[in-house]
Amino acid sequence: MSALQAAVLGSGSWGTTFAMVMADAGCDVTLWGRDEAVAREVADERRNAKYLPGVELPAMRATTDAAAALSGARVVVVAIPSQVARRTLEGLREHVEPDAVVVSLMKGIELSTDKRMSQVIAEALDISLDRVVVVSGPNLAKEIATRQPTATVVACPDEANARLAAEACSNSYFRPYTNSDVVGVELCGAVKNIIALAVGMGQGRGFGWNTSGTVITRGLVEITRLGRALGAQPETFAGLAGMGDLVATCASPLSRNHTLGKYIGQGMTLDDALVATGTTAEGVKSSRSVLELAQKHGVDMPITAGVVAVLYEGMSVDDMARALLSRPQKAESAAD
Ligand SMILES: NC(=O)C1=CN([C@@H]2O[C@H](COP(=O)(O)OP(=O)(O)OC[C@H]3O[C@@H](n4cnc5c(N)ncnc54)[C@H](O)[C@@H]3O)[C@@H](O)[C@H]2O)C=CC1
Ligand SMILES: O=C(CO)COP(=O)(O)O
Repeated sequence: MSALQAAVLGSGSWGTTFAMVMADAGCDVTLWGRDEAVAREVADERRNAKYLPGVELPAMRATTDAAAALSGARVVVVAIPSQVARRTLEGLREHVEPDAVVVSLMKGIELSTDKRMSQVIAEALDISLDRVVVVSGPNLAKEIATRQPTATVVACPDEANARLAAEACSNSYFRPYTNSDVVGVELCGAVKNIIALAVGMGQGRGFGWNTSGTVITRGLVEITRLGRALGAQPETFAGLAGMGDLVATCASPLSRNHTLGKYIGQGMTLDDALVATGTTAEGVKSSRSVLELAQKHGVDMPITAGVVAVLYEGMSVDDMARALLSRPQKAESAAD
């Protein structure tokens, strides 16, 4: 049987790593990116020094020619920053095969529409949501690129398409679990970045593990509350895409969101922190769209509101902590 043909759109850290995961799973992979030098280096030298320094990649094609990358691809993986997904995909729509399954690796919510990435993909490519699969879990690219073991969630309303995507990425170090709760899985991925910003802010300010444990736990409640209001399944939040990814992102210095939050907690301006962090930290922009989404649905998200206030309204981390702790007393509930 011939290998499953796959195209990965986005040659940054996660796109390149996921191309490696699929190549190691036996797929015939082409990586597409806008940077000619990166494409040449991946194809000719099996390296992507800018995003994955020191990593030796398996054999794969790499190109800046989208038509060539997408021609014949049964699985199309999207790994670009959330805020540019719509316009990038609209430009590539004519090249996507009519039977392709499209996989989102993106963990963000679109500003201005407050839509999840599966919704953005379906609209931009004019395809049904049944053909859009979401992959999300504790998946720090730089660990996976050295083939360290991890698992993930592969969610789609169509079970066969979820299974196809899971088979395309299943290998000896990467274990996918299928799920049909796309809303829950996507919200977990987007909101955990905001919670990681908050944890980083506290750590940068000099607060210890009690503060981090509190923010992570109450952060999970906040994600769950939004998810329930939007129709997600409560079990998803205790799973790999929820608790699993919160732990990885909030604890690891490899997380860009956590790192950026730490810089802010140490007193850097947002502009300086963005430059110091370098690559994509989705929570910075998605904090505003998530807060807006929560307000539209009447959901209280105090940590997210605090992150927005610190990033965009000049609130100090000390004042954010004071505001969170001075809220009215209530009984603890893991879901509310
Ligand atoms: N890096 C990680 O560990 C993980 C990242 N993700 C998610 O994957 C998505 C992509 O993130 P990364 O690969 O980490 O970001 P990155 O910053 O490493 O790479 C982003 C890539 O997108 C490209 N890009 C930017 N604007 C573009 C445009 N207009 N058209 C085409 N390409 C464009 C950049 O050139 C770069 O190659 C994000 O939503 C992120 O939250 C999810 C799980 C793990
Ligand atoms: O989503 C991630 C790990 O699962 C990556 O987190 P960062 O985008 O914060 O680096």
